Amino acid sequence: MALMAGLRVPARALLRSGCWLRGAALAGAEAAAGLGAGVRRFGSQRVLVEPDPAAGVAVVKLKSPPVNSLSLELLTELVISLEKLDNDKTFRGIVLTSDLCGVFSAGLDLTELCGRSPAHYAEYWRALQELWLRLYLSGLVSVAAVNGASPAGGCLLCLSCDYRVLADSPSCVIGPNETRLGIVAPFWFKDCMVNTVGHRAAEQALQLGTLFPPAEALRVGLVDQVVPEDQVQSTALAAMARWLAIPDHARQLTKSMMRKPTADRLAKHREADVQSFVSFVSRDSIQKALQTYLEKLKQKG
Ligand SMILES: CCCCC/C=C\CCCC/C=C/C(=O)SCCNC(=O)CCNC(=O)[C@H](O)C(C)(C)COP(=O)(O)OP(=O)(O)OC[C@H]1O[C@@H](n2cnc3c(N)ncnc32)[C@H](O)[C@@H]1OP(=O)(O)O
Repeated sequence: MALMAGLRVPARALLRSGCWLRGAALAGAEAAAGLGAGVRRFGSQRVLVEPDPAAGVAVVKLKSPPVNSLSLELLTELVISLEKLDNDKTFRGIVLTSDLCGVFSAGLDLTELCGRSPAHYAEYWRALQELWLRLYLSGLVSVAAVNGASPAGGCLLCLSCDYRVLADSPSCVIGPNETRLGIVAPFWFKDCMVNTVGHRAAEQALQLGTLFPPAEALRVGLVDQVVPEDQVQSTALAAMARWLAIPDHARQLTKSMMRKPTADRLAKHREADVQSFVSFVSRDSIQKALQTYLEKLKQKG
């Protein structure tokens, strides 16, 4: 651990901030990359939005160190950014990626699921539902540029996009590892898996809590392309161009036809789903399992 301004900052987070420094250096080259003069980045503390109005595309970067775990704050900020982009006619597509090195998203923030009140669990779960419904049904083309590990809730974020490009690195594992923590993916995560990889592959991956390395993720269809790490974003933007070649109204109606029945299963039973989560996560046995897992993670660090 390093001490900075009285805050305990993990050394790994400082290392990862090397990515941000690189990002800052790259900012000067934004014009060349398509961010012209007068085009401003926006967003919030944990979500950076890099707009390219000429292309109608915004790159949305998660930047909640050390591992982009989905805290209540990150969920809320992401929903707000997506809502803003969805409602702005300038934009037709988003690329969702991570501003951190080596991690796309560590999934649900386990500190939100441990030792909190039932009211907190309910608020947290509603925020997760909100994010999933918004991203899954967004009229924007969504391409996930998965430049790091993406377990469980991180995988759900990727599956909610229209297209996935994964970095070809052994650390870039992706998949539904919930059962390994002793917890269960919600039915809407299961539905997303089934819709993407088919029933048999989803059943195996969900039961075994499989984290797929890149080549395997491509083989089962969990991701659409695997490319060298430094080509993830450019490949995502090239894929975006192909999707944007299709007229929005036709693509959006088709997307809705494909996805609405799945989303409606949750939309019609949101409160029951919240109560089911709260009662599950409040069990002593689940609290113990989550605490043990978190402690192991911390010891590993
Ligand atoms: C029947 C009714 C059903 C209702 C539903 C019931 C249950 C709901 C379950 C819902 C589904 C759950 C989905 C989830 O997303 S659960 C979270 C799963 N995520 C993981 O297992 C990932 C754990 N993390 C890792 O594997 C690694 O951290 C990594 C992402 C591969 C990155 O590795 P590395 O770069 O080596 O970083 P560290 O492991 O050293 O971690 C750095 C610090 O970050 C803390 N950390 C990591 N992950 C999380 C997390 N998910 N939440 C909170 N904190 C996390 C880690 O402890 C380190 O902290 P430290 O610096 O203080 O030591």
